[in-house]
Amino acid sequence: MNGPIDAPPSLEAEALCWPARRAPILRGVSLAVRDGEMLGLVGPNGSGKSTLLRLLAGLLPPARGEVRLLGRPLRRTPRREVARLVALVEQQAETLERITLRDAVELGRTPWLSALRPWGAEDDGIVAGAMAAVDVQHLAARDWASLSGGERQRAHIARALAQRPRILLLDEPTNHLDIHHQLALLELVAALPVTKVIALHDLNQAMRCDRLAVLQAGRLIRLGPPAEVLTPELLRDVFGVRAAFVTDPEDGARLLRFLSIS
Ligand SMILES: Nc1ncnc2c1ncn2[C@@H]1O[C@H](COP(=O)(O)OP(=O)(O)OP(=O)(O)O)[C@@H](O)[C@H]1O
Repeated sequence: MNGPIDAPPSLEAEALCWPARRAPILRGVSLAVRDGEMLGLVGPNGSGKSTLLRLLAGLLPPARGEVRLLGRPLRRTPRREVARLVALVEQQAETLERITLRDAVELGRTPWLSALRPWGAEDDGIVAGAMAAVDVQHLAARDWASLSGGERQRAHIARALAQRPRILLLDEPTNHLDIHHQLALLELVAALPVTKVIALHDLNQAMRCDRLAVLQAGRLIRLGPPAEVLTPELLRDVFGVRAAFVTDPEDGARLLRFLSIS
């Protein structure tokens, strides 16, 4: 879903740098995420996708550059407001011991609660809806420690949905999921009326995004519609694979077929 062309960007990165002892992890990344779009982040292992998501979520302060949230510098936006606007589902999310799956999902409501606005029936409904959206409602009473990797991943996504953010940042959300739940999750995320930034390794899944940003060694090297970005030349130069597009005779969809490493 593309936002109106003249809508202000939901989230902007300007010349973001993040250092590490050996080599910089992000080197001057600038991009503007359009209101309502699904922006895919792709790139080889270690290219900086997770680090960029953490900077965009405000979990890491940039060494140089700036993140702007709805036009305002993130570093000057109160944490509680950031928590209401932005949800991040990380790749290796923390393990929460001795709580149930429902408890974990309920944490998503925290930014909205206060002494004047205690937990209520509306929150129960939002949590139930979030669990149903990722098919974990039948596991609500289960201890976190007893859940499988894919069930935990879906529960983390339910927690983010319960947060009701305007911007959803997802780091390889289909990791650990079986193919049914991968497709269900991508469909769910694509249909959400919020701005999405999603790091993905599966480039055929990435084709579903409105635009793709390609990171290579900490630099943003391409940004645009998937069909324009994922060319055989780029796949060779950035990912080191030979690939060709094939067309599904059933519906005319274009799919990437990986031929060999180059
Ligand atoms: N705190 C840190 N200190 C030093 N190096 C780090 C730190 N965090 C990340 N790195 C390194 O920075 C690089 C980028 O990491 P990042 O996790 O952002 O990449 P990624 O594109 O998400 O990778 P992947 O596809 O493997 O998940 C990697 O080489 C990683 O080892």
